[in-house]
Amino acid sequence: MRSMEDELFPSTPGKVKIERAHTINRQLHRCFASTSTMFLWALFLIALTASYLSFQSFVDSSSRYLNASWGGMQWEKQIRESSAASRPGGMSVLVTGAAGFVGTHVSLALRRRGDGVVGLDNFNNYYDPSLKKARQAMLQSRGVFVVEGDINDTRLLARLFALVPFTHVMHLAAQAGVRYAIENPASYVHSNIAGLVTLLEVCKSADPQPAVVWASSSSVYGLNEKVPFSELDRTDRPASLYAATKKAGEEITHTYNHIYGLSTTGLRFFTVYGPWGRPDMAYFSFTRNILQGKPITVYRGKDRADLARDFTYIDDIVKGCVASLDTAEKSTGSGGRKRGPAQYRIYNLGNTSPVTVPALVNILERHLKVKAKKKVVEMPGNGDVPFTHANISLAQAELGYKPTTNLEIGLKKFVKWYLSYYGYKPRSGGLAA
Ligand SMILES: O=C(O)[C@H]1O[C@H](OP(=O)(O)OP(=O)(O)OC[C@H]2O[C@@H](n3ccc(=O)[nH]c3=O)[C@H](O)[C@@H]2O)[C@H](O)[C@@H](O)[C@H]1O
Repeated sequence: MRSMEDELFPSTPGKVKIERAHTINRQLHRCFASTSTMFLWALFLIALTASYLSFQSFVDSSSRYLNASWGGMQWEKQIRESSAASRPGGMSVLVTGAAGFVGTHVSLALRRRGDGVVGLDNFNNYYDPSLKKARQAMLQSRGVFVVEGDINDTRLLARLFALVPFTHVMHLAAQAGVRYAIENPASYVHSNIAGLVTLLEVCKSADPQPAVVWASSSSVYGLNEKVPFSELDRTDRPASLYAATKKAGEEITHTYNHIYGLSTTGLRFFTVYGPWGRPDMAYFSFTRNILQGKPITVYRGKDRADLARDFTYIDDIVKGCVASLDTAEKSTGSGGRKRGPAQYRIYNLGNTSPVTVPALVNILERHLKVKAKKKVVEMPGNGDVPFTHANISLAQAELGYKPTTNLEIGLKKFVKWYLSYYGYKPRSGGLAA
């Protein structure tokens, strides 16, 4: 049977045989000796681990630096060149979401008239990133450099502002799409809330502070039934998480305007369409399916009522964006401190003439010369609203905004672009890929 002493001084490991009481001091001595050896070993191991970890972090940071999609002398040179205006008094604009649909068109328009433009885009795969890359290539060929990065990356944003004293930020990066919010709610919070705050934090600390113009959405009107939708109508009953994040954006920008003197303008876009558009939107996916002979699903509202949208052509939206930049007053803060009240604006940018979804399909069928296989179903309760209709008198009065392209003409231009971009050739009796 093992005694208590045996328990306290086990024979293994180290084979330290207990020699009872008279040897206890020797044992203790040996014990301390082995403890100090262990201590030395422990120290050695800690030092080894520490040097391994610091070597790893050195390797990590160097490879991050080497593999990073941003950074380096060539990268900085491209940014400086791209941000330089070529007309006297031209703006220097950071366009977020520049490889997106609206971002591409706005960047081109600014560059065309001689403003400096630097784009930023994370090229996520919400829809086919090759379309975003094609837009980027087009921008590059016209002198607009698009940085690959995320608006949540504070270091990147700070670096961009350290390189360029941007006069304006055109913030168009966002998680778009009304119904996708059911599938991936976190992506809306990531881009439309967290990303917005990260960007505004950098803007408010910049010296000089830029004026910010950004994309809100017609969806903020949610369950509003008063038509046409005016900026003074209620926007506290969103029907989708997308709408809720855009509404939150309006409140968040107000906070930065109030505390830090950031000049901000929110633009409520109404279902924007056109060449180089978004493949997730109805007019685009309907076109794809019609051409491929696949069925399209047309949603219908309560009591079999057709859904309707105030579809707005991209060129009209671009004019509204550019006019907003041109009329934006300077921010009043500096280095994070407000010096006085700053401009805060919200505008509807719509077309003021809603068209039903079946009418949209008819126009596409005519332009494509192909009949659609329609499946009409009850609108699923996933965030859609039955109709949108913009009152644009405020934008008209203050921005000179006046849409000029109706859906018939706008879709004709879209279809022309679509057929050429995806390589369809006219053939007798139809089209061929
Ligand atoms: O103004 C906005 O702020 C938003 O506009 C856009 O949203 P929406 O107006 O919902 O456009 P879009 O999806 O093209 O559906 C159009 C119509 O087709 C119907 N629809 C849609 C899909 C389908 O398969 N069938 C169908 O009937 C559908 O029920 C709807 O009635 C942007 O995507 C959004 O990012 C945001 O910017």
